[in-house]
Amino acid sequence: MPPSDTSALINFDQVVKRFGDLTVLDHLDFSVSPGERVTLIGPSGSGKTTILRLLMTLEKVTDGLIEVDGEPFSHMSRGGRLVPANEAYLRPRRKRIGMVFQQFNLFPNMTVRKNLTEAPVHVLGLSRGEADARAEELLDLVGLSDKIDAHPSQLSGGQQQRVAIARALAMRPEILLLDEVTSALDPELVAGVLDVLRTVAETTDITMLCVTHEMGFARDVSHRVLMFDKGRIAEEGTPDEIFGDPREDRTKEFLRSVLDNGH
Ligand SMILES: Nc1ncnc2c1ncn2[C@@H]1O[C@H](COP(=O)(O)OP(=O)(O)OP(=O)(O)O)[C@@H](O)[C@H]1O
Repeated sequence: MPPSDTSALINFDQVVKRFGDLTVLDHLDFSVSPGERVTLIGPSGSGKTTILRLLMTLEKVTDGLIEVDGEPFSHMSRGGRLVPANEAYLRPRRKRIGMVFQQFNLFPNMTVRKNLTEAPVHVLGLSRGEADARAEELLDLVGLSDKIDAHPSQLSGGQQQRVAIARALAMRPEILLLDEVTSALDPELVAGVLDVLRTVAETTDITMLCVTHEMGFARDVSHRVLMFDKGRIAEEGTPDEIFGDPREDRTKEFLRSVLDNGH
């Protein structure tokens, strides 16, 4: 096994994920540096969402190892051996990672304020005052200060997604995972959400791993783009390299298909 990259915040080392007979990730190696913003692109079914779900511990690796900050994440050490991580091991480590999903998943019966403050109070142990101040600051960042007492049903999809971004940031994660966060939105609401994410990228040093079909956005915010195909990285490079001068036919074909769909 090659030595892991000790400066990496996230390291995938020969990660395999299978669902039954289907191999979704096939001995995948990649790492992400602290503060780096990486976009994952590739055809449907190539394993991009599975990578994010593994980091959210919504799935377990079949084989290989995921490390976060030089420490096993998918596994833990037991009697000098690495064994699959259990819930007690994962609970404190999971807090370092926030995720925004395609569906906004806000708590429908809570106000925006409550959506943003419940987990910081109950999981991080912040006082109500601290959590409120943080919520107000984040709503300002996403341009929704006037909606603090609204319920999700009173907001547009784009506004709900901006609250979902603020809610993820309220937990002060070091890593933010974004899974096609604009795919469920009406076209006229997409730009507002992407603008908020551009601001987050510009004003924080949060590490971002982003699955998106919004190639303009990927080009603007990413430091590096990974093109996936069949559970492996087919090509990687800077946005200029991948979008401006892709080497692999698979990448060219994929980018053509996405552009044909208007992204
Ligand atoms: N829980 C599961 N059980 C069985 N198969 C699954 C499960 N989750 C994902 N898969 C399969 O794994 C493959 C990879 O899925 P994944 O969602 O990671 O792909 P993706 O690259 O994100 O695709 P998309 O762009 O369509 O979201 C797909 O074939 C999917 O059907």
